[in-house]
This record gives sequence, C-alpha cells and structure tokens, in this order.
Amino acid sequence: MLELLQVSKDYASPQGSIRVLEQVDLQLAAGSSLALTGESGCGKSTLLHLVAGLDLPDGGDIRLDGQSLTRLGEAGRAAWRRQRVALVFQQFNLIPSLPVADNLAFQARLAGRLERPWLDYLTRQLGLESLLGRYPEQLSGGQQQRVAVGRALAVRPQLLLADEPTGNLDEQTAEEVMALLLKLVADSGCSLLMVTHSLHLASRLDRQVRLSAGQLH
Ligand SMILES: Nc1ncnc2c1ncn2[C@@H]1O[C@H](COP(=O)(O)OP(=O)(O)OP(=O)(O)O)[C@@H](O)[C@H]1O
Repeated sequence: MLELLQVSKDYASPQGSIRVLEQVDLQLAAGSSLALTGESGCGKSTLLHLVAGLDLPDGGDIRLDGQSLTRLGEAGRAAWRRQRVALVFQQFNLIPSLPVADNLAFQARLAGRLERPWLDYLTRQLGLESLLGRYPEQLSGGQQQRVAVGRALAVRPQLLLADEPTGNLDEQTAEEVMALLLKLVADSGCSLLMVTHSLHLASRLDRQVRLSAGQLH
C-alpha cells in the first residue's frame, strides 16, 4: 500500500517560493490502479517524482508498505528507486547503445532481481521476441514503449509509476500499449500510479483523482 501523508512541495522561483503540492493525502491499495489528471503545470510529475524517490518533499511523508521514504538515507532511497518502484516515461528513455534484450534486462539486473522466466514471459506478451537484437533507434515509438514497459516490470516493482506513457503515440498504438501495460500490471500484481491528460485512459484505471491548486480532488 502506498500512502502520501500531508505531502507538500515548494519550488524556488524569482518571485520567491512556490508551493506546488499542499498537504496532499493519498492512499493506493496494493494491486490497484490510480490515474492522476490535472492541467499542465499543476504538479502531476512533481508528485510522481516524489513517490519515485527522485526528489524529497518539503513536508509530510511517503510510505510504501509502512516504510517511510523520507526517513531513508541516500543509500536507502537509491534501493527504493531500484527495487520498489519502476518508471515508464513519455519519452521512452531507452539506453541507445544497448540492444532490446539488454534494455529489457537492464534495471532488473541492476536491482539484482532478474528472473529469466518472468522476463521471457514479458518479452512474449509484449511481442518483442523478434526485436531482441535491434537497437532503440531501429524501433517505432510503440515498440520502444513496449520495451520500456517490459524493462520496468522485469524488476517486479511494488509500484509502477507511469508519466503520460502513451503521450507520444498515435491513438491506435496508444490503445495497444495501454492494453498491454494494464494486462501485465495485473499479471505482476503491482500497483499503478499513472499521470495522463486523457480522461479516456484515466477511466480505464480503478480510481481517478485530479490535482488542482496543489490539492487532490
Ligand atoms: N525543478 C523545478 N524548479 C522550479 N519549478 C519547478 C521545477 N519543476 C517543476 N516546477 C514547476 O512546478 C510546477 C509543476 O510542475 P510539474 O512538472 O509537476 O507539472 P505537471 O502537472 O506534470 O505538468 P505537465 O502536465 O505540463 O507535464 C510548474 O509550475 C513547474 O514550472
């Protein structure tokens, strides 16, 4: 279970400090999915980055199965980023110098969690078997995002964080990638927190919340 307890975040600006998140409370049960929507600049990516352990809140706490992220030191936060959460970005973010097979295994290897049968299952389900020797630049956007989904889920994270995962894809490819992502998230049993501008995509997740003026609705 993911819990955000009174989470606040400020950024410095020339006009002084700006509060982007204002004492946000949120709970996401293990194995369930939540869509985070809201206008551009409202703080959706900020919230996702905090949960990912990429940045620290200025107030409040973030907990995963009772463990507090804000009480961890740098090494503990690095382990959180490697093993407990995984990210899928709008821009795919594959490693250009590695073929698909190594991109798929990269994070699971780094986390010491590479399970070959699970990775093979993901590879088959994502339709990537014939592309394992190719490099990212030789793939379409939809193919690249399927690799990114496989790479993230190969870790067997407790929580998958997705930031506009289909934002760079045409409508039909977005549908295909989203269907695969939802099926494989269900297969892995992890929770999903997804940022999206699309109310249609948001409606496919268990719950929807909107971020506005620093608070969730
Ligand atoms: N590192 C930073 N320093 C200062 N301000 C920042 C920083 N990162 C984000 N911001 C500001 O915080 C606000 C929230 O940004 P964030 O990227 O979280 O919004 P978002 O809802 O994800 O937007 P979008 O939908 O356009 O991606 C914006 O006003 C942004 O300019």
